[in-house]
Amino acid sequence: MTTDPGNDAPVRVSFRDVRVEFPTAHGPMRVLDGVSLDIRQGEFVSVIGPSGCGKTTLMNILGGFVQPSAGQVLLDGRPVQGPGPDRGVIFQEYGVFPWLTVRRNIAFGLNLSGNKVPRQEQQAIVERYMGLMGLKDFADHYPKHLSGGMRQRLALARAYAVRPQFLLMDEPFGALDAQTRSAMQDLLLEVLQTENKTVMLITHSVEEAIYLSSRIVVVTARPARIRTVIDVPFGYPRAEDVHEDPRFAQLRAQIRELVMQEYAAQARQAVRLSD
Ligand SMILES: Nc1ncnc2c1ncn2[C@@H]1O[C@H](COP(=O)(O)OP(=O)(O)OP(=O)(O)O)[C@@H](O)[C@H]1O
Repeated sequence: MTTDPGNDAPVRVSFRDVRVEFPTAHGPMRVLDGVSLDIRQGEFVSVIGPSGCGKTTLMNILGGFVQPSAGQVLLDGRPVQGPGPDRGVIFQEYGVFPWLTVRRNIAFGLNLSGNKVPRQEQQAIVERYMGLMGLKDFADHYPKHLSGGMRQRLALARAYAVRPQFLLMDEPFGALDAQTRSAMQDLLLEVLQTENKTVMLITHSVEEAIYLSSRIVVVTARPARIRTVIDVPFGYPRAEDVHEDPRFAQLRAQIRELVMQEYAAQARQAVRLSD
Protein backbone atom coordinates (compact mmCIF):
# COMPACT_ATOMS: atom_id res chain seq x y z
CA MET A 1 0.00 0.00 0.00
CA THR A 2 1.26 3.48 -0.74
CA THR A 3 1.22 5.45 2.46
CA ASP A 4 3.54 8.10 3.72
CA PRO A 5 6.61 5.87 3.64
CA GLY A 6 8.44 7.94 6.25
CA ASN A 7 12.18 8.09 6.31
CA ASP A 8 12.66 4.37 6.95
CA ALA A 9 11.60 3.21 3.51
CA PRO A 10 14.56 2.44 1.25
CA VAL A 11 15.58 4.97 -1.38
CA ARG A 12 14.67 3.46 -4.76
CA VAL A 13 15.46 6.38 -7.07
CA SER A 14 18.24 8.87 -6.70
CA PHE A 15 18.78 11.80 -9.05
CA ARG A 16 22.28 13.10 -8.33
CA ASP A 17 23.22 16.52 -9.61
CA VAL A 18 21.66 15.75 -12.98
CA ARG A 19 22.17 18.02 -15.93
CA VAL A 20 20.76 17.52 -19.42
CA GLU A 21 21.67 19.52 -22.50
CA PHE A 22 20.24 18.99 -25.96
CA PRO A 23 22.09 20.13 -29.08
CA THR A 24 20.37 22.88 -31.05
CA ALA A 25 21.32 24.98 -34.08
CA HIS A 26 22.36 27.74 -31.63
CA GLY A 27 24.46 25.49 -29.41
CA PRO A 28 23.55 23.28 -26.46
CA MET A 29 20.26 24.00 -24.70
CA ARG A 30 20.29 23.23 -20.99
CA VAL A 31 17.03 21.62 -19.94
CA LEU A 32 17.87 20.25 -16.48
CA ASP A 33 20.44 21.62 -14.10
CA GLY A 34 21.70 20.39 -10.75
CA VAL A 35 18.68 18.21 -10.03
CA SER A 36 19.13 16.07 -6.92
CA LEU A 37 16.23 14.14 -5.50
CA ASP A 38 15.71 10.87 -3.63
CA ILE A 39 12.46 8.94 -4.00
CA ARG A 40 11.71 6.27 -1.41
CA GLN A 41 9.81 3.02 -1.80
CA GLY A 42 6.06 3.68 -1.90
CA GLU A 43 6.31 7.43 -2.40
CA PHE A 44 4.09 9.27 -4.82
CA VAL A 45 6.06 12.22 -6.13
CA SER A 46 4.50 14.77 -8.45
CA VAL A 47 6.51 17.22 -10.50
CA ILE A 48 4.96 20.53 -11.41
CA GLY A 49 6.40 23.52 -13.27
CA PRO A 50 5.98 25.69 -16.35
CA SER A 51 5.33 24.17 -19.74
CA GLY A 52 8.51 23.25 -21.61
CA CYS A 53 10.80 23.58 -18.58
CA GLY A 54 12.15 20.02 -18.64
CA LYS A 55 9.72 17.85 -16.64
CA THR A 56 9.30 15.16 -19.30
CA THR A 57 13.07 15.05 -19.70
CA LEU A 58 13.37 14.37 -15.98
CA MET A 59 10.99 11.46 -16.31
CA ASN A 60 12.68 10.23 -19.47
CA ILE A 61 16.00 9.90 -17.66
CA LEU A 62 14.41 7.67 -15.04
CA GLY A 63 12.62 5.78 -17.83
CA GLY A 64 16.01 5.17 -19.45
CA PHE A 65 15.11 7.01 -22.68
CA VAL A 66 17.49 9.95 -22.16
CA GLN A 67 21.03 9.92 -20.74
CA PRO A 68 22.11 12.77 -18.46
CA SER A 69 24.87 15.04 -19.79
CA ALA A 70 26.26 15.17 -16.24
CA GLY A 71 25.34 13.57 -12.93
CA GLN A 72 23.61 10.25 -12.44
CA VAL A 73 20.25 8.64 -11.89
CA LEU A 74 20.39 5.55 -9.73
CA LEU A 75 17.71 2.90 -9.48
CA ASP A 76 18.25 0.80 -6.37
CA GLY A 77 21.80 2.12 -6.30
CA ARG A 78 22.64 1.27 -9.91
CA PRO A 79 22.82 3.76 -12.79
CA VAL A 80 19.81 3.56 -15.11
CA GLN A 81 21.05 1.92 -18.32
CA GLY A 82 17.86 1.89 -20.37
CA PRO A 83 14.15 1.12 -20.21
CA GLY A 84 12.93 -1.98 -18.34
CA PRO A 85 9.71 -3.76 -17.34
CA ASP A 86 10.19 -2.60 -13.73
CA ARG A 87 9.16 0.89 -14.91
CA GLY A 88 5.72 1.32 -16.44
CA VAL A 89 5.65 4.53 -18.46
CA ILE A 90 2.54 6.42 -19.47
CA PHE A 91 3.24 9.17 -21.95
CA GLN A 92 1.29 12.33 -22.70
CA GLU A 93 0.45 10.96 -26.12
CA TYR A 94 -1.46 7.74 -26.21
CA GLY A 95 0.91 4.83 -25.67
CA VAL A 96 -1.10 2.20 -27.51
CA PHE A 97 -0.29 0.03 -30.50
CA PRO A 98 -2.68 0.86 -33.36
CA TRP A 99 -2.27 -2.61 -34.92
CA LEU A 100 -3.48 -4.48 -31.83
CA THR A 101 -6.99 -4.76 -30.45
CA VAL A 102 -7.87 -3.46 -26.98
CA ARG A 103 -7.49 -6.94 -25.52
CA ARG A 104 -4.12 -7.54 -27.18
CA ASN A 105 -2.83 -4.10 -26.25
CA ILE A 106 -3.46 -4.84 -22.57
CA ALA A 107 -1.95 -8.31 -22.85
CA PHE A 108 1.12 -7.06 -24.71
CA GLY A 109 3.35 -6.46 -21.69
CA LEU A 110 2.30 -9.77 -20.17
CA ASN A 111 3.90 -11.65 -23.07
CA LEU A 112 7.30 -10.01 -22.98
CA SER A 113 10.19 -12.27 -22.10
CA GLY A 114 11.36 -11.70 -18.55
CA ASN A 115 7.84 -10.71 -17.63
CA LYS A 116 5.76 -13.54 -19.06
CA VAL A 117 2.51 -14.35 -17.28
CA PRO A 118 0.72 -17.74 -17.78
CA ARG A 119 -2.11 -17.55 -20.31
CA GLN A 120 -4.96 -18.09 -17.86
CA GLU A 121 -3.68 -15.42 -15.52
CA GLN A 122 -3.24 -13.11 -18.52
CA GLN A 123 -6.89 -13.49 -19.41
CA ALA A 124 -7.96 -12.66 -15.87
CA ILE A 125 -5.74 -9.55 -15.78
CA VAL A 126 -6.96 -8.36 -19.17
CA GLU A 127 -10.61 -8.84 -18.16
CA ARG A 128 -10.03 -7.02 -14.86
CA TYR A 129 -8.50 -3.94 -16.47
CA MET A 130 -10.98 -3.83 -19.34
CA GLY A 131 -13.69 -3.80 -16.67
CA LEU A 132 -12.02 -1.13 -14.51
CA MET A 133 -11.41 1.13 -17.51
CA GLY A 134 -14.84 0.68 -19.06
CA LEU A 135 -13.42 -1.00 -22.17
CA LYS A 136 -15.14 -4.40 -22.01
CA ASP A 137 -17.50 -3.66 -24.88
CA PHE A 138 -14.55 -2.71 -27.04
CA ALA A 139 -12.33 -5.74 -26.37
CA ASP A 140 -11.88 -6.59 -30.04
CA HIS A 141 -11.82 -3.03 -31.36
CA TYR A 142 -8.68 -1.35 -32.66
CA PRO A 143 -7.52 1.96 -31.14
CA LYS A 144 -8.59 3.96 -34.21
CA HIS A 145 -12.18 3.10 -33.33
CA LEU A 146 -11.87 4.45 -29.79
CA SER A 147 -12.33 8.01 -28.60
CA GLY A 148 -9.27 9.92 -27.37
CA GLY A 149 -10.27 9.41 -23.75
CA MET A 150 -10.75 5.69 -24.30
CA ARG A 151 -7.34 5.38 -25.91
CA GLN A 152 -5.81 7.05 -22.87
CA ARG A 153 -7.67 4.65 -20.58
CA LEU A 154 -6.30 1.81 -22.69
CA ALA A 155 -2.77 3.19 -22.22
CA LEU A 156 -3.37 3.25 -18.44
CA ALA A 157 -4.70 -0.31 -18.51
CA ARG A 158 -1.63 -1.49 -20.41
CA ALA A 159 0.73 0.10 -17.92
CA TYR A 160 -1.16 -1.10 -14.80
CA ALA A 161 -1.60 -4.66 -16.14
CA VAL A 162 2.12 -5.49 -15.99
CA ARG A 163 2.23 -4.37 -12.35
CA PRO A 164 5.51 -2.50 -12.61
CA GLN A 165 7.28 -1.51 -9.39
CA PHE A 166 7.50 2.06 -10.67
CA LEU A 167 4.88 4.06 -12.48
CA LEU A 168 6.21 7.01 -14.47
CA MET A 169 3.29 9.10 -15.64
CA ASP A 170 3.49 12.16 -17.86
CA GLU A 171 0.20 14.10 -17.80
CA PRO A 172 -1.68 10.78 -17.95
CA PHE A 173 -5.10 12.31 -17.36
CA GLY A 174 -4.61 15.58 -19.25
CA ALA A 175 -6.66 14.56 -22.28
CA LEU A 176 -9.63 13.29 -20.26
CA ASP A 177 -12.85 15.11 -19.47
CA ALA A 178 -13.20 16.28 -15.85
CA GLN A 179 -15.39 13.42 -14.74
CA THR A 180 -13.25 10.67 -16.27
CA ARG A 181 -10.15 12.39 -14.96
CA SER A 182 -11.48 12.28 -11.43
CA ALA A 183 -12.52 8.61 -11.84
CA MET A 184 -9.05 7.76 -13.16
CA GLN A 185 -7.39 9.54 -10.22
CA ASP A 186 -9.47 7.47 -7.80
CA LEU A 187 -8.74 4.30 -9.70
CA LEU A 188 -5.02 5.04 -9.52
CA LEU A 189 -5.29 5.51 -5.75
CA GLU A 190 -7.16 2.20 -5.59
CA VAL A 191 -4.48 0.39 -7.61
CA LEU A 192 -1.84 1.83 -5.28
CA GLN A 193 -3.76 0.60 -2.25
CA THR A 194 -3.30 -2.99 -3.32
CA GLU A 195 0.09 -2.80 -5.04
CA ASN A 196 3.05 -1.16 -3.41
CA LYS A 197 4.37 1.06 -6.15
CA THR A 198 6.60 4.07 -6.32
CA VAL A 199 5.15 6.76 -8.53
CA MET A 200 6.46 9.81 -10.37
CA LEU A 201 3.72 11.92 -11.92
CA ILE A 202 4.10 14.97 -14.09
CA THR A 203 1.08 17.19 -14.05
CA HIS A 204 -0.03 20.74 -14.74
CA SER A 205 -2.89 20.39 -12.28
CA VAL A 206 -2.07 21.62 -8.78
CA GLU A 207 -5.26 19.96 -7.44
CA GLU A 208 -4.30 16.64 -8.98
CA ALA A 209 -0.80 16.84 -7.51
CA ILE A 210 -2.15 17.55 -4.01
CA TYR A 211 -4.91 14.96 -4.21
CA LEU A 212 -2.59 12.13 -5.28
CA SER A 213 0.91 12.79 -3.99
CA SER A 214 2.90 12.35 -0.84
CA ARG A 215 5.42 14.97 -2.06
CA ILE A 216 5.29 17.67 -4.69
CA VAL A 217 8.41 18.89 -6.45
CA VAL A 218 8.06 22.38 -7.91
CA VAL A 219 10.62 22.99 -10.63
CA THR A 220 11.84 26.27 -12.10
CA ALA A 221 11.56 27.66 -15.61
CA ARG A 222 14.06 26.06 -18.02
CA PRO A 223 16.57 24.82 -17.20
CA ALA A 224 14.51 22.99 -14.62
CA ARG A 225 16.03 23.05 -11.15
CA ILE A 226 14.24 22.03 -8.00
CA ARG A 227 12.62 25.15 -6.62
CA THR A 228 11.07 23.48 -3.59
CA VAL A 229 9.78 20.15 -2.35
CA ILE A 230 6.51 20.16 -0.45
CA ASP A 231 5.25 17.38 1.83
CA VAL A 232 1.53 16.75 1.39
CA PRO A 233 0.01 16.47 4.87
CA PHE A 234 -2.64 13.88 3.95
CA GLY A 235 -2.18 10.13 4.46
CA TYR A 236 -3.56 7.19 2.48
CA PRO A 237 -6.09 5.81 1.79
CA ARG A 238 -7.12 9.20 0.50
CA ALA A 239 -10.67 10.17 -0.31
CA GLU A 240 -12.37 12.99 -2.18
CA ASP A 241 -13.10 14.88 1.04
CA VAL A 242 -9.47 16.04 1.35
CA HIS A 243 -10.50 18.63 -1.26
CA GLU A 244 -12.57 20.28 1.51
CA ASP A 245 -9.73 20.31 4.05
CA PRO A 246 -8.56 23.92 4.66
CA ARG A 247 -4.96 22.74 4.26
CA PHE A 248 -5.81 21.69 0.70
CA ALA A 249 -6.76 25.26 -0.22
CA GLN A 250 -3.68 26.68 1.52
CA LEU A 251 -1.39 24.28 -0.29
CA ARG A 252 -3.10 25.00 -3.61
CA ALA A 253 -2.59 28.74 -3.17
CA GLN A 254 1.05 28.26 -2.16
CA ILE A 255 1.89 26.00 -5.10
CA ARG A 256 -0.05 28.09 -7.62
CA GLU A 257 1.93 31.14 -6.53
CA LEU A 258 5.25 29.29 -6.99
CA VAL A 259 4.26 28.01 -10.43
CA MET A 260 3.04 31.46 -11.50
CA GLN A 261 6.39 32.94 -10.43
CA GLU A 262 8.15 30.40 -12.64
CA TYR A 263 5.86 31.17 -15.59
CA ALA A 264 6.75 34.85 -15.09
CA ALA A 265 10.47 33.96 -15.04
CA GLN A 266 9.96 31.99 -18.26
CA ALA A 267 8.23 34.95 -19.89
CA ARG A 268 11.12 37.26 -18.85
CA GLN A 269 13.60 34.78 -20.39
CA ALA A 270 11.62 34.77 -23.63
CA VAL A 271 11.69 38.60 -23.76
CA ARG A 272 15.46 38.62 -23.16
CA LEU A 273 15.97 36.10 -25.97
CA SER A 274 13.93 38.17 -28.41
CA ASP A 275 15.86 41.39 -27.58
N1 LIG B 1 15.29 14.75 -27.42
C1 LIG B 1 15.27 16.08 -27.46
N2 LIG B 1 16.09 16.76 -28.30
C2 LIG B 1 16.10 18.10 -28.34
N3 LIG B 1 15.32 18.89 -27.55
C3 LIG B 1 14.49 18.28 -26.70
C4 LIG B 1 14.42 16.85 -26.61
N4 LIG B 1 13.49 16.54 -25.65
C5 LIG B 1 13.02 17.71 -25.19
N5 LIG B 1 13.61 18.75 -25.81
C6 LIG B 1 13.37 20.17 -25.53
O1 LIG B 1 13.65 20.36 -24.14
C7 LIG B 1 12.75 21.31 -23.58
C8 LIG B 1 12.05 20.69 -22.37
O2 LIG B 1 11.17 19.68 -22.84
P1 LIG B 1 10.29 18.78 -21.85
O3 LIG B 1 9.41 17.97 -22.73
O4 LIG B 1 11.18 18.07 -20.92
O5 LIG B 1 9.47 19.90 -21.07
P2 LIG B 1 8.13 19.75 -20.19
O6 LIG B 1 8.38 20.56 -18.98
O7 LIG B 1 7.80 18.32 -20.00
O8 LIG B 1 7.05 20.43 -21.13
P3 LIG B 1 5.41 20.31 -21.11
O9 LIG B 1 4.99 20.69 -19.73
O10 LIG B 1 5.00 21.32 -22.13
O11 LIG B 1 5.10 18.91 -21.48
C9 LIG B 1 11.79 21.70 -24.69
O12 LIG B 1 12.25 22.93 -25.23
C10 LIG B 1 11.93 20.59 -25.71
O13 LIG B 1 11.71 21.07 -27.01
